[in-house]
Order: sequence, then C-alpha cells, then structure tokens
Amino acid sequence: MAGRMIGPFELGDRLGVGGMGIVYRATYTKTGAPVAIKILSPDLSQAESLQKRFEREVAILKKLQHPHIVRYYGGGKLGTQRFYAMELVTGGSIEGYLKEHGQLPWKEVLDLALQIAQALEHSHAAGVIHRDLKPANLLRAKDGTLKLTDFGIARDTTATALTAAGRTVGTYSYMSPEQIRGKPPVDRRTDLYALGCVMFEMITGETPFRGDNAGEMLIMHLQEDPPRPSSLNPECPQVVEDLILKLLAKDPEDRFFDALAVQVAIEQIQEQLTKPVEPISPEAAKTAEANVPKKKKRKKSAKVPFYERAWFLASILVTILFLATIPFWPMSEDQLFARAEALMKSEEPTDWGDAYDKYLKPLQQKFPQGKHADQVQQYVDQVEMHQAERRARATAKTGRDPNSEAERLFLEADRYEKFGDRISALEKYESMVVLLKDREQDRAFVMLAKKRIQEIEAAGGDPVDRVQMVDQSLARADELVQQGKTIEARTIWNSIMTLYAGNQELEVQVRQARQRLSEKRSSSE
Ligand SMILES: Nc1ncnc2c1ncn2[C@@H]1O[C@H](COP(=O)(O)OP(=O)(O)OP(=O)(O)O)[C@@H](O)[C@H]1O
Repeated sequence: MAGRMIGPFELGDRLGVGGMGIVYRATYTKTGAPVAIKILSPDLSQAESLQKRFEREVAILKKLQHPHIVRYYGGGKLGTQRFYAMELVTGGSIEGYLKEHGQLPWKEVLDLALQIAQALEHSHAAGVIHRDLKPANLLRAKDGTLKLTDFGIARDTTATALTAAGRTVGTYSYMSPEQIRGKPPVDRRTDLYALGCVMFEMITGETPFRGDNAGEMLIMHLQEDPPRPSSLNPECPQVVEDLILKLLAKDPEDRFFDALAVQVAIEQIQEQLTKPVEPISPEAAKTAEANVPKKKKRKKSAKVPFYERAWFLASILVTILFLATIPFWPMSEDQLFARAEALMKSEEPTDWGDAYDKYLKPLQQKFPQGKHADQVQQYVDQVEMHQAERRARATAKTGRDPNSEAERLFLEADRYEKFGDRISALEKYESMVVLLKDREQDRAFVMLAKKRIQEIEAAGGDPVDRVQMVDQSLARADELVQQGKTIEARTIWNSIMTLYAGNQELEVQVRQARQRLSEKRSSSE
C-alpha cells in the first residue's frame, strides 16, 4: 500500500488493524502534514451495518474537538472505499505501554485519568457516550499527552453487551454492570465505570476482574466486589484507591455525578498528596512530650484488680462494636441533612460536590416531602448552578463550541456584562429565562440567569445608555493607544465588533472600531 494515493493523501506504513478497517500513516500531499488514515476494509465495505458504523464514527468525531480526543481532519469515499483522516498519534497506546512495563506510577495514573476525564466531559456534553473506553483506545502523543480514540460504538445505544463487545474479548474487562444487563440505560456514568477499570489496570497491572471466560467475567462485573488496588500494589495511596472503587460502584448512582466531578476529585487528591509534610522541629517534639500528662505513666503501673480491668475492657469492646455498626444503619433525614449542611458551609466547592452526591441527592430520593426538602432543593440548585457556570467558563477559556444552546446564551450575556454593557446583559439574561424556563435540562442556566439579573439590579446606579457606554469605551481605547497599551485597546475594538455587529443603533461605533483596528494592524505591519 505504501506510496499509493487515496484522495489527497499518500499512504505510508500500516499502523494497525482494527475491527472495521486498517489504519495507515499518511501524508497530506498539499502541505506535507503527517496524518493517520483509517480505511474501511474493502471486504467489509459491502456490509451496510459496517458502513453505517463507519459513518457514525465519522459523524461523532466531527462533533468532538478537544485536546484529548483524536482530531478528525476529513474523509470521503473513493469508489467503494471509505476512509477518513485524523490526527497522527505516535507515542503508542496505554495497552502497549502496560504490556511492556506492567504498570504505571500512581502519580502518572492520576495525570492520565485527569486527561481522560476531560475528554469524557467534552464528549458527554456533546451527547456522546464512548462505551468502549479501554487502554487500547488511549493513545499517547510524543510529548506524552493522552488522546482518546475509537468512537466506533459510541452512542450505539441499541447494542447489547454481546454486540458491543463482540469484537474483542478484552472489552469485557471494562464493561459496566448496566451495559451487561441493559438496565438502567447506559449513560455518562458507564464511561466512568470503564475509567475505573482502566485506572485499576494502570495502577496494578491487572484488570479488576479476571475470569476464565467471558461469561465468568461478566458475572463478576455484576456481582463481585473488585479487589482493593492496594492489595495488588501496596504503593497505591488510600485516597486513590477510594476514587477507583467509587468509579467501580455497581450502581451508577453510587459513582461520581459526572466526569467533571471526577476531575475535581483527582485535582483535590493531587493537591493533597503532593503537599510537603511539615517537618516537626525538635522544640515542638520536646514540648509535645512535656505536655503528656505524667499521671498516665503512673496509672499504667498501678495495680488494678483483674476483674475490674476485664469489665472495663469488655465494656470498651462493646462500645467499639456498637459504634462500628453505626455506619451501616440507614441514616435518618436529620442525619443526612446535618452532614449535607456541614459540607455546604465549606468554602470548597469540592465539598459541595460530595454533599450533592452523598447526601443531597439521596435526601431528595428518600425524603422528597421531608421537613428539610426546601433547603435541600436550595443546596441542590446552588451546586448545579456552580457546576454549570464552571463548565461554561471552561468552554469560554478553551474557545470550544458551547455544550448547549443554554450555555451559548449564558456566555453571550456574560460577555456583555463583562464588557460593561449592563443593559444588553440584562436583556440577554431575561430572554434566556423566557426561552428556557420550561426546559428541565436547562434549569441550572435559568437559575444562573435569574441570579445575574438580581445582582445587576441590586448593584443599582443609573444604567448607562448603550450608545453612551460604547462611545466611552471607544474613547477609552484611544486613551490606551496613547499610553502605548495597544493590546488592551484592540480588545475593546474587537469586543465592540463582535458584540454589536448588525446592531443598527451602534452602526457608527462598530464601523469606527473596525477602522481603528485596521489602522493599527496596518501601522504595526
Ligand atoms: N490516530 C492514530 N494515530 C496512530 N495510530 C492509530 C491512530 N488510530 C488508530 N491507530 C492504531 O491503529 C490500530 C487500529 O485502530 P482502530 O481504531 O481501527 O481499531 P481498534 O481500536 O484496535 O479496534 P476496534 O475498532 O475493533 O475497537 C490501533 O491499534 C492503533 O494503535
């Protein structure tokens, strides 16, 4: 095949063979850029179901643009042959690495898991569930960056366990209980289970369940507790182990809420485990020693009648056993609420995530009409708004397409607010509320919009007229130019152009901004 042309690509070496086709290294002849080309096997090109699957994979890849997802470049059909070009990733797969080295240090596992969770967050927000996350589908670029690939069965919600896994027995190793049973329906948390399996394998060198055959393995996913990772790799820290076991929960409800919650938990662990331990000074050690009550030493040597000691010990034992059973009692509404409240009072949004998963959602399920129901709802709203806003910020920061129309509208209004145009921001937030108020899935954004409206109104002051405000901004940009701060001035002109293009009221100002920008551009050339 090497040297053969397919469309504008010249084929090079074969990189590998997958369930649907062959992947080649290739060169885009127009620019000389290296790419990877996946070609649907000619003998499979006839099968309609495979053609559809190939097309679906292309359609999904087109939607996803993320630094940790293999980038789609373009594709086509030549005669009966279908192909598509994608980013070439040359650092090998995690599967290959594990085969060669056995396992990975836990710090690296956390780093990789964070990148996978980021890729999943993006894909889930676009409505795509991967469903086949495994080490073979995690490729590494030369600089070590991780790239998720192979969306061949993503979103194939009709596939049963067997059709989904039929291509390789290995896939059974990463299959969640709901994927095997078909209920509850597969959702974003299915990928989180697979992430748990992958993390388990990276840290211990073994998959969580190892049966003699596929059936045995599936039953283990359904019924057996996974071994503790530290029993296979004693270096695995307790908090990392807890995170992996939470991802591996049989019931999706017991896993993390979503891939964002996983990222937050990983970042928290990274911070916790890399904090230097404070050394104990000799003075502090001495003081601590001096503070130990002398009485204790004496008591040890005092003669206590044997029966007294036995009773004492027995009663302690009974108390310990009694206390040990407490975590297994179902918690009352008051107990759950007290724990939720304590976490919600924390300044740390990660604690809110914990409150949400562990106490607030269970409270809503078990005590929908309970005496704390209103306050619980308020807390749930607070967490959901925080998460929606965080996600929107990430979208804006990375320049990705918004994850939903609600997010797009919110970011638009936010841009006006940041620019200082409170009138337009208010208008945008208000229209968001009107447009989205009945859409349950956009509740968090509607609440956020309402909160912003209240804040803008509460800030008071005369809302500056829009035209006047933009005029002032133009004047400010001119001042900035005189002070040599061209970058700041450009930001203002750019904002005016993007925010008000097409607004008749501000036609003159937009033209002026464009003109200033082009003058600056030509003078700096
Ligand atoms: N973008 C890429 N850059 C470099 N190598 C790649 C790229 N995509 C795939 N490969 C290599 O080509 C091989 C085949 O990939 P492909 O995605 O077709 O199948 P697979 O994941 O092995 O199998 P299946 O589709 O059955 O799950 C893989 O082993 C992988 O190492």
